[in-house]
Amino acid sequence: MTAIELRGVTKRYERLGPLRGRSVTALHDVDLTVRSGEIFGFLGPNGAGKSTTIDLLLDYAAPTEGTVRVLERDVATESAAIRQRVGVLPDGYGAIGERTGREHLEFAIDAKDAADDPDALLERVGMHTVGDYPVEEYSKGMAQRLMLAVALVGEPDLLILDEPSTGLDPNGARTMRRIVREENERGATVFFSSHIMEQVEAVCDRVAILDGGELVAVDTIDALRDSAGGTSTVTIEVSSVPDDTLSRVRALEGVTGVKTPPAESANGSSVVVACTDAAKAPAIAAVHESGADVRNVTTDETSLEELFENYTRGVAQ
Ligand SMILES: Nc1ncnc2c1ncn2[C@@H]1O[C@H](COP(=O)(O)OP(=O)(O)OP(=O)(O)O)[C@@H](O)[C@H]1O
Repeated sequence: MTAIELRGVTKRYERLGPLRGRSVTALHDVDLTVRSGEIFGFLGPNGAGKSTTIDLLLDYAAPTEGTVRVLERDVATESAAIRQRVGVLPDGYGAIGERTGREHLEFAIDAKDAADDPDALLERVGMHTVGDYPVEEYSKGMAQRLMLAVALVGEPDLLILDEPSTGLDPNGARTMRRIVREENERGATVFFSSHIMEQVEAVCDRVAILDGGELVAVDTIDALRDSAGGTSTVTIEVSSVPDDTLSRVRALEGVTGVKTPPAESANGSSVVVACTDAAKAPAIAAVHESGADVRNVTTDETSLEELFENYTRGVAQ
């Protein structure tokens, strides 16, 4: 089953203001498949085309070329049926007006013909104490939590979350991660865009990186690390460092740096190796073979933030 399928999707907008008459290509020939049951992270610099993609998934905008399918239905002809099975947390649209948070939820439950208990949903997003307040009194983070509760109405098959952590405090961000996992365990596919790499790294099965309207990477974070020839820092704790240990490690292919930090304690030292992922095991073996007593090994891998930097070029023009 596929949850989302874009084939040959190009989206051009006509420019406004002084650049009227020219167009901007927000997406260029994008092919993307998100499988049912995945937690899928959608990344890219400002202006890369993330919100445009989400607008196409929800039929808020139509592609200039190509086809968009959601839950195996064509968005161009079946968007009403799709919306019944999709939960959306839009970017930057807070709830407005005098209605209370609970009333907003009741409206969403009616619209989806769902059977949810609004109080249970408010509780889930940590809003049970303020459900009776008019939403215009809500802070940014409270409005974001309410919009998440609205997205959860009707146990959707697919959750589309555009920058879900916007405005959330650390507790809210943790609640968000927990809910994403719970929804996924229930069987929902989760597709979310984010600039917060830790969030993405913590919950996503796969990610896509968009840059200037083109997909530049789609894979698991581990596979992106491998294909980027990612470097790791390996810290090998030893009782002492024999004379030739550093030269043995330095001679290995893939090793770009070796050092022993100064001021080690009397009961141990360490060898810190910067190397490719493939050189990790040979480096540990070389330390061992030099006669050092290896006590512990820890590895710091390339972060998603570093990968993102490698794949992208900054704000789209
Ligand atoms: N309605 C519009 N009219 C004209 N150009 C638009 C419109 N919406 C988006 N664009 C342009 O399309 C490109 C992609 O914008 P989009 O909002 O999809 O990026 P994004 O990846 O969501 O960025 P951000 O991370 O800043 O939210 C940008 O160059 C933007 O200026």
